[in-house]
This record gives sequence, C-alpha cells and structure tokens, in this order.
Amino acid sequence: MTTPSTPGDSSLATSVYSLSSKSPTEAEQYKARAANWRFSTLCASVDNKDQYGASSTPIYQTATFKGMDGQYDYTRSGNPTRGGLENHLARLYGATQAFALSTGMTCLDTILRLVKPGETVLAGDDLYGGTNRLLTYLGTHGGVKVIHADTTRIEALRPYLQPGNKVRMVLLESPTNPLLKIADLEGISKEVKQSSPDALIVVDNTMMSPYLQRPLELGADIVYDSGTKYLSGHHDLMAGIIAVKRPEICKDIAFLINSVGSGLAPFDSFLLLRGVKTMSLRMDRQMATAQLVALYLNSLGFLVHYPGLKSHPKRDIHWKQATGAGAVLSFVTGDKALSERIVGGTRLWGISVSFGAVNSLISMPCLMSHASISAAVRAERGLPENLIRLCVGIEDPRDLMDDLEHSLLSAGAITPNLSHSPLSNSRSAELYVSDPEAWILERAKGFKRPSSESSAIDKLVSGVKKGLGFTAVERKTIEEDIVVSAPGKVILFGEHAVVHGVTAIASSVNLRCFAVLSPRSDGKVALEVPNVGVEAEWEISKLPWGLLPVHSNTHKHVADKDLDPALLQAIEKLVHEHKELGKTGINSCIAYLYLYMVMAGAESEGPAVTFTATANLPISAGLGSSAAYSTCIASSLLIAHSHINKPNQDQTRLSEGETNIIDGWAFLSEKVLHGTPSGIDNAVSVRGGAVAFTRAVGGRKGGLDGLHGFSSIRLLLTNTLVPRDTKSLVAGVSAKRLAEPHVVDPILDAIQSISDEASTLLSGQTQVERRDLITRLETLIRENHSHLVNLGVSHPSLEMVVQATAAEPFGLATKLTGAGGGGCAVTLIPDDFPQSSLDALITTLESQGFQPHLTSVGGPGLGIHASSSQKENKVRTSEEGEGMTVPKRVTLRETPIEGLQHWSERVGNWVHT
Ligand SMILES: Nc1ncnc2c1ncn2[C@@H]1O[C@H](COP(=O)(O)OP(=O)(O)OP(=O)(O)O)[C@@H](O)[C@H]1O
Ligand SMILES: C[C@@](O)(CCO)CC(=O)[O-]
Repeated sequence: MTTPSTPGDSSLATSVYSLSSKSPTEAEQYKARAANWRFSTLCASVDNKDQYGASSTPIYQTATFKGMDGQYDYTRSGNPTRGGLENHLARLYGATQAFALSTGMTCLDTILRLVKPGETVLAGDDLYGGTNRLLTYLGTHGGVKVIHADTTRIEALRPYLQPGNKVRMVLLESPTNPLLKIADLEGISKEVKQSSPDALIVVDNTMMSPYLQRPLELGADIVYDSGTKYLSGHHDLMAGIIAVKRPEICKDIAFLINSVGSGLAPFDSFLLLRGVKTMSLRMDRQMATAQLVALYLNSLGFLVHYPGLKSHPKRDIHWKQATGAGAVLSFVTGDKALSERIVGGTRLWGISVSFGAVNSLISMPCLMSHASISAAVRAERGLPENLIRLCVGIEDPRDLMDDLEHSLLSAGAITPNLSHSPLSNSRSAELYVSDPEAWILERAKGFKRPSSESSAIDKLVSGVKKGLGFTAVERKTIEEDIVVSAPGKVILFGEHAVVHGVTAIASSVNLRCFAVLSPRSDGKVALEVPNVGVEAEWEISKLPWGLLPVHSNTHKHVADKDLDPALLQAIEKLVHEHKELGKTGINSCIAYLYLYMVMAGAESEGPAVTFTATANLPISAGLGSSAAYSTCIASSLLIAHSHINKPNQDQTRLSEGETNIIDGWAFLSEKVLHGTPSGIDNAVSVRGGAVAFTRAVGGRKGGLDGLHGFSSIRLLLTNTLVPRDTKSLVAGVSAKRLAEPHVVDPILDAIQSISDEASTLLSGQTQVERRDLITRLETLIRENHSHLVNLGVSHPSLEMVVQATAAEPFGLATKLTGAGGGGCAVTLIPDDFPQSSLDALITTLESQGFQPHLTSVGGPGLGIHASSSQKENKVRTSEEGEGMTVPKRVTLRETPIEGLQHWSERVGNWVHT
C-alpha cells in the first residue's frame, strides 16, 4: 500500500526544508514526517482544532451561528463538524477539497448539474441501477444525451469522443458493479483529455474507496463515493463524498451544495468521521476473506468475477491503478431458481442491498440493486439473471464459509466429493493459520458441482450404478413454497372434562402460528423454529422408514386414528441426538417428523423440504399453540404430498372434505404432543370461529356446533408466564379419575351442565337480555374455575390472577383456560366495563409480573396462501426505491414476533377454511 500524496502538507513540508537556512524546528520536523504517513495512520489521525481540545470532533448540532464575521453562519452553507470531516477526507483522497453530501446519489446529481442541455454524458454499460435511473431521467427531462458504452475497452469509447459529440462528461466505475469489470482509468483519462479537452472525467469510486484507489492521481477530475459503504462501514448512515482537485470545479460544486442544501447533517458527519478512522483496518480484513471466498467458488468451477483472481481478464490493469481487489465479488450458477435457493439459504450472509458494511451480505442484483434496469436492458448488457453478489464483512472467515457452504449444499449447487479424504481437524486448523489460501482450496476439494457428473463417463458410470441398484433414490421436492397460518384458541368452559366426553366451548383467537414449507434439493428434511431455538435437519434416507406401519386402508391421505409406538420411539431416539435442543424443540421435531414420515408412506415419497414456523401465540400457555403448529404441519405436508390441492386465487374457501382431512392429521400431531387430547384445540384451530365440542367416547356420539353469540364478548387473557406441560396435566386428571371416580365424575357432570347452559346462551338464539347473559356467564366462569381447582389443575399464579381481577373495584370473573398448571387465565370483560378500569386492571396485572392481552375471539381458522405464479411466491418490499424479492421462508424467519401480523398481511392471498 502506497501513501497517497497529500497536496497541501507535502508541498509545505518540502518547501520548509529547502528554503530555510536554519535547522527546522520540532514542529516543522513533525510536519515533514506527517507528510509521509501511510494511509491507515492518516485515517486514524483526524486534525481536530476544537477550541476546548476535544479529542473527537464534536457535533455542532445547530442550524445557525451568531455574529457576522465568523467562519460559519448557516449549516446549509457550512458547519464545523462537516468541515472537519471534509478536511479529513480531502487528505485521504489527495484532493484540493472534499464535500460531504447526504447520499452517493446526491453526489451524482450535483455533478451532473455541470452538464448543460445539448451536451453528452458518456457512461459505462455495467452501472449501479440507481446511477442508470438518474442518467435515464436526465436524458428524458434534462435534454442531455446519455450514451452507454463498454468502458473496459478504450476502443469502444473512441467513436464517441469526437468533438462534434459535445461530450461534457465521461462517467466511469472500476471495478463495475456487479460484474467487477475493469476500466483503465489512466488510459481513458489521457485519451479523453486529448480528443475532448472540455470533458470532465468522473469516477464513482465506491467499490474501492480512497484506501484502494485514488482516481484523482490517475487523471480524473471528480471522484465520488457512497459514504454509506466502506467509508462509514456500519450501514448506520447515508452519505456521499465528492473529491475534486481543480479549484474552479471545487467552486462550482461548493456553489451547488450551498444552493441546494445537500450537505451532510452534523450528526451524520460525526458518524462518518468516526467510521473513516477504521476504514483500512476493516477493508484489509474484508478483502482477505473475499479472496478466500472467490478462490473457493472458483475452484468449484463457478464463474467468479473478482479482480483478486488470476483468471480475471483485466487483472493487470486493475492492479496498476488500485492496491487491493475490494470485498465485493459476484458469481453465476447458471440457474436463477438455484441462485434464489442459495441466497435464501444463508443465515450469516444477510440478504440486503448495498455493500461495504462490517457484516456480510448476499444478493441477487437483478432482483434487488439492479431491478430498476429493465430485464431486456439487463440482458443486452450481459447481466445474468442468476448472478449472485457477495459483499464480504469482517466476520470470522470460517463461519462465513460454513454458512455459505451449507447453503450451497442445501440448494443442490454442490455435493460432497466422496472420493476426497478431508484433513484432520487439527491439520485443517493449522493450515488455516499458516496458509489460508491452501486451507480454502483444500476445503473446496471436499465438494463438487453436480453438473460435473454430466460428463459422458460419469453418466455411463452412474447409469451402471443405477442398474446395479447402487445410487440413492432420486429425491422429490415441492415446486414452490407452501405458506400456511393457523390460530390458537381460548377455552371458555369445559377443558379437561372434554377429554372425558363432556362438552367444551372454545373459540379461535387473533394470535397465530405462521409457517412456510419450502423446497430443498439435498436429500434432507429440515425444521426451523426460531422462537424455540430449533434448527435441525435429517438425511431423508436415514429416517426409520423400516418401521412405518403397513397401511391397511387404501385412503393413505386420511390420518390414522392412533400413533404407532415403535415408529414414535424410533423418531424420538433420532431427535434426541440433537443434544442442543430443549424439551419444547424436541417435541416440535418429533411431531413434524412423525407426520412427515407417515404421510409419505415410503422413503421414495418423502420430499426434500424445510418447514419454517414461528408464532405470535405464546407457547405452552394454554392457548392451543400446539394445535396451531399441528394444523400448520398437517396442511402444508398434505399439499406437499398432493393429498389436497393448494387453493387457487379464485377460491374463497377450502372444502368441507379437505378441512376434515387436515383436522384428522392435526389431531394425530396433537396426540404426539399431548398424549390423549380431546381434539377440541385442533378442531378450533383448523375451522376458526367458536364451537361447542363434544368428543366421541365410550360409544357416545361426538359433535361440533358453531356458536354465533360468542365473538362479540370481550375477553382478557392473562399469561402467568408459568410454564407447564399439557400432556402431564391431562394425564394427571385421568389418573385422578381412575383413583377417585366418586370425586371426579360428579365434577365432570357439573361441568357438563355449565357447558350446556353456556351453549344455549352463546348460540345467539336465546331471548335473554344482554346484561343478564353476561352476568350468568360470569357465574358459570366462577363455578367452572372452582371445579378445575378441585381437579387439581390450578396454580398459585392463576389464583393470583383470579383474586386480582375479582378484587374491588374490578369485581370480574376469571378462570384458568386450557390445561392450567400455570399458562393463561381468561377474564370476561362486561360491555359496560369502563376503559379506565380496564387500563388500571392491566397495570395491576403487569405490576404482578403477568402479561395481559385483550383478545378478539372467533377469527378465521387455517389459512393457506394461494399463489398463481412463481413471482407471487415471494414477499416484495421496497428498498433503495427498488423492488426487492426475498424468499418467504427467509422473511418469516427474520420477522420479529410483533411484525408477524404485518408479514401475513403483506403475503396476502389467503384462502381460509
Ligand atoms: N410455534 C410453534 N412452533 C413449534 N412448536 C410448537 C409451536 N407451538 C407449539 N409447539 C409445540 O407444542 C408444544 C406446546 O404444547 P402445550 O400443549 O404444552 O401448549 P399449548 O398447546 O399452548 O397449550 P394448551 O394445549 O393447553 O392450549 C411445545 O412443546 C412445542 O413442541
Ligand atoms: C386440557 C385440554 O382439555 C385442553 C388443552 O387446550 C386438553 C384437550 O382437550 O385436549
């Protein structure tokens, strides 16, 4: 790395030595030494002349300055914080003056104002999409002619540089974004100066930063940089920098910034100045890792664009004008869907536009940063739709490689190379330290591209192997994501008793589980549940297929009534190998794999898929989270196996038959999670609304009746946050009944009478006055709760909620809901209960450490996303003013719990039961 020339300082230093006859003072000597400081020293040492000696430049957060004769009067024209930043940057760029503006695009806008109508801008043909957009606007609205040419070949520019073409500006990028093409900045500058002396050479230097490339030293007139990228390095601000050498251009730029008011705000100037100090340090690390990533992909046979690779066609020119290869690279996979899977499968590499931050990013430019260039123009300019751009950050290279490799494998872009014997862990660790490039090449040898098998010999060998029965089964997968969502429930009357054949009354709530089943192509089945810490995958071929029960019935899509104990045990054993999983996670995996296997019916029918689930429904709190989860698994897997059809956009509801099939499978999953559930939770989660449910037991008929007077009643759900386990609570009541039937049976009878009366009141057909109805329901709630206490399923925390809500001035009726033992309580809020009292009650409950939540009941049941095209399979957002398409699995996984409702609204197109 050479030190940039710092014009002011170095000329002054030389003159001091040469002109002075006496020996230089200490200050003069220091100044002379400082003139030779290297770039990282310059970055870190800000020349700060603060009146109080502040060691970091203070933020002058002021619009105006007092007095008539000071250096500053109005922040639009100048501000000390921005001034400090600009002085510092001028030294780094080797510029006469540097200007800090609000964004990189503002810089381009300012620079383009130097072009008059009738003049021409000659620009590259592999440009950042935003640059292209602004140039197009200038062409259509500013009377400026814009010509795009291949700036990597001087010969391609020559025809346009004739004087008659009135070229006022030549706009260059090198390396270009995202194809990393190289323009000979010095060669082009010379040629332009000769043939069009009035033309300004402008370079967008964002991909390099002044650390690696200083175009002013190569003949450029103006350089601009997006300060949002490497200069600041943390993606926490937007900024742009213009650096200029010629004083007359400095004057014009200063005039425009002052007139328009596009100068960077004081706080952002402060942040940017702070970021710049670590720029070279960050970039050294980022570049070293980028080199490893490029080598890895290159040696696997991907076409990689990166000037650090020996194979880069313009490598010599790049290294003549820059001192590093940068930290952005791109590669093609040859298949857009494959690229989408790779991008969607990474975790550490965040999907995002922009680059230059300390954290690594991955994107598909044609869908994101370059989406504003039409597909036809992209094709004409040779920008492959499947191109993936990687922007390398400062994370540990081994973690970045693990993540990328995992995603390449899951997507089917690479497969293990079984003929290669890997290094031992200790040898690999040594090699990483002593020779990282040898380490990465060794690592890449462990994999190969599946396409390499398509050589004639490989095909022959694989054909023979297939004939001999040696090859693995061809894995099925699904064509596109299956997106589903199901609600939790609140039981108003009859929990526990319902397991024993008593009627219970329940309603769906506005808290839900959301899930996406997505394809993979690596022969694995995976489960991701971020809020219970599950991230697990299994080789499909290693599942205990041999233990699948033989189906006697021919309707394979109809769920079995009972669980198969041998299969369940084998799955439990397999899941317990994931030592990192907690109990909740383990149960989630077992239920998923059980349904997955039984529904497939045979190994060859098991699709390679990932099920991603998350919920804004509290788990294990008595609100039917397991039923919502079970409903999501059941419905998505049924569609994946084509046992039911994915609804189309014109469909308004799922059919009764399909609803029953889904309910049957959700019930089977509930049996895995709950032991002996009654089926009420899954019935409500699948169908939504409010129901009176009776389980068929001991030869008695079951039933399910809709209740239409329920949804207008306000309920307060209070989560005690005490964890409990429905399975053991249900088992406990059954054990009590066996041991003390004379105690339990009368309780069950009493609960039946409560449910009967409540059903009549809530059917919506009674003539009872509303006020009397509410009062009667309150009495029934109190009675039902005391029966549950006698069944032994309450908890001190639940009793605290009962007491707090019953106390004066509230006087409300509360009971536990669901399995009890902790979890949630439900309080009926009468219509005339004042809002101020409700607020006070909520505050009281919160002060006792509980989480109250006013719910609306009776909402929709299972929803399945209907899509008519691949495109709609994605969530569209708008970033950088452009459409950004991210796989739904990724957006779901990354949406915080409070954002899930909004996520589901953006997904749209839901068809409900
Ligand atoms: N969103 C989810 N993702 C994954 N697994 C879940 C999810 N929600 C529930 N589960 C599974 O269901 C189990 C919770 O079941 P549990 O019966 O204890 O709670 P609940 O269904 O909320 O309560 P209740 O049945 O009393 O209404 C968890 O241990 C977990 O395995
Ligand atoms: C406790 C219980 O009655 C309700 C759990 O939400 C069990 C069941 O019905 O499955």
